[in-house]
Amino acid sequence: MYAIKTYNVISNVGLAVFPKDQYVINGEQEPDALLIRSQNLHRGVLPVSLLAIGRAGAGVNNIPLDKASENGVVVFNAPGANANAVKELVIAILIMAARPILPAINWTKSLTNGDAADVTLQAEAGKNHYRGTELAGKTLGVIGLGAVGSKVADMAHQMGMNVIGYDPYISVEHAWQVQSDIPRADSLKEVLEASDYVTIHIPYNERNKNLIGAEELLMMKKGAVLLNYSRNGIVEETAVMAALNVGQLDQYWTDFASDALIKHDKVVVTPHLGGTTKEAEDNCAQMVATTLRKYLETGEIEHSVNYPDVRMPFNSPYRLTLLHQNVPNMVGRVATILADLNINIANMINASRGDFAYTLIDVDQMDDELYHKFEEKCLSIDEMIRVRGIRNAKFNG
Ligand SMILES: NC(=O)C1=CN([C@@H]2O[C@H](COP(=O)(O)OP(=O)(O)OC[C@H]3O[C@@H](n4cnc5c(N)ncnc54)[C@H](O)[C@@H]3O)[C@@H](O)[C@H]2O)C=CC1
Ligand SMILES: O=C(O)CCC(=O)C(=O)O
Repeated sequence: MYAIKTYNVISNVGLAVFPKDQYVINGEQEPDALLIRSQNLHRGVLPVSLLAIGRAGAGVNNIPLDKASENGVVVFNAPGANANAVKELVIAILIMAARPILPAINWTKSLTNGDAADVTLQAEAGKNHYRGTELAGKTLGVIGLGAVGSKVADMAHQMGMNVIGYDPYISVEHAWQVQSDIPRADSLKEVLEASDYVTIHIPYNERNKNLIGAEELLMMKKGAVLLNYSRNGIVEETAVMAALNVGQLDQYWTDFASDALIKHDKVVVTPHLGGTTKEAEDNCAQMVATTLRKYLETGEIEHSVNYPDVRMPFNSPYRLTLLHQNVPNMVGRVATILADLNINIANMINASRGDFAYTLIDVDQMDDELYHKFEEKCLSIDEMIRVRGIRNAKFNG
């Protein structure tokens, strides 16, 4: 039985991916895998038993990736699975930033002391206080043109906005998803200077920490609007509040609450709602549960953020999986161990990603004693991190 431990609310559609006769969810056993959303794993220790972490979402800044890689824990996310939900919320926020919909609704609800006709009159008389502007013809700068940013850019473009994108690290796949008539800025400065509205869709990491600070806010048009539906650490909070106080920035909309932000008049905070739709929660949980299950049962890696993606059809009765440092001659050393044990290799694949690498070896014969000898010899190699043997369920019985 495999053991899965969950944190946060994980959709049942995702949990249903794990057959009850093979998986225990939140039982007593030490976990083989964690299935999480925003749970902060930096604070605890990773259990020794842990083989994998599945993040039912896009951002992985809540996971200690270096520690996971060094311990041979493969981390998966669900790329793009909640992008439509974030796009729809961001478009709604853009509209609410241009039109004072929330204060107008609250004011209308406050109309009292009159009969029906009086309320109608008051509403008509007061509506000019809630005059807005239109998005069409205004310029939207989109920082990050990945799964979310490319969708936001396209939708805003369809709504008549002049969209300018900025993403110096864009993948080929996402580059194809952005309409060719959406211009790309060559620098952050260019996109900030050009835009009436700026929306950020990039991961939080060391490089992007405080990407938007006092200097960048000064590059923006006076009275511009900033949206942060990515992560709070990307925008320097004190700098943003200072820019709002002097009118350099007109509004700041963010999905990430903090004590200071929620008290500021010109900041509107939603409670991390970007991916909180039924569809997105189902998509994310299903995608990551499927990749977790595949990894546990076949060793194949898909959508990992710390180890290379590796696929190999599992057509032998037994598979050996090896997570190791990316150093020369690992495959040679493992092949020698197998040869010394008189085990024939039926199929093999090796791939690397940065400092780490992964090798899958299919063999036709294996028993517990032989496997233990193999494992012991492999783990005596300094750069070997984790060795696992998987029986092919198709050959059972
Ligand atoms: N509010 C919410 O509930 C949600 C928030 N997010 C956040 O949004 C982020 C983006 O999500 P996705 O679009 O799905 O990820 P993604 O990985 O598909 O796209 C991120 C894009 O940002 C680009 N990028 C990275 N650093 C950059 C920089 N300094 N300047 C410009 N571009 C840069 C990358 O090249 C990539 O194309 C996530 O990492 C997560 O933090 C994602 C989903 C839900
Ligand atoms: O609702 C969630 O699980 C968080 C979504 C999110 O921030 C992400 O996918 O990066």
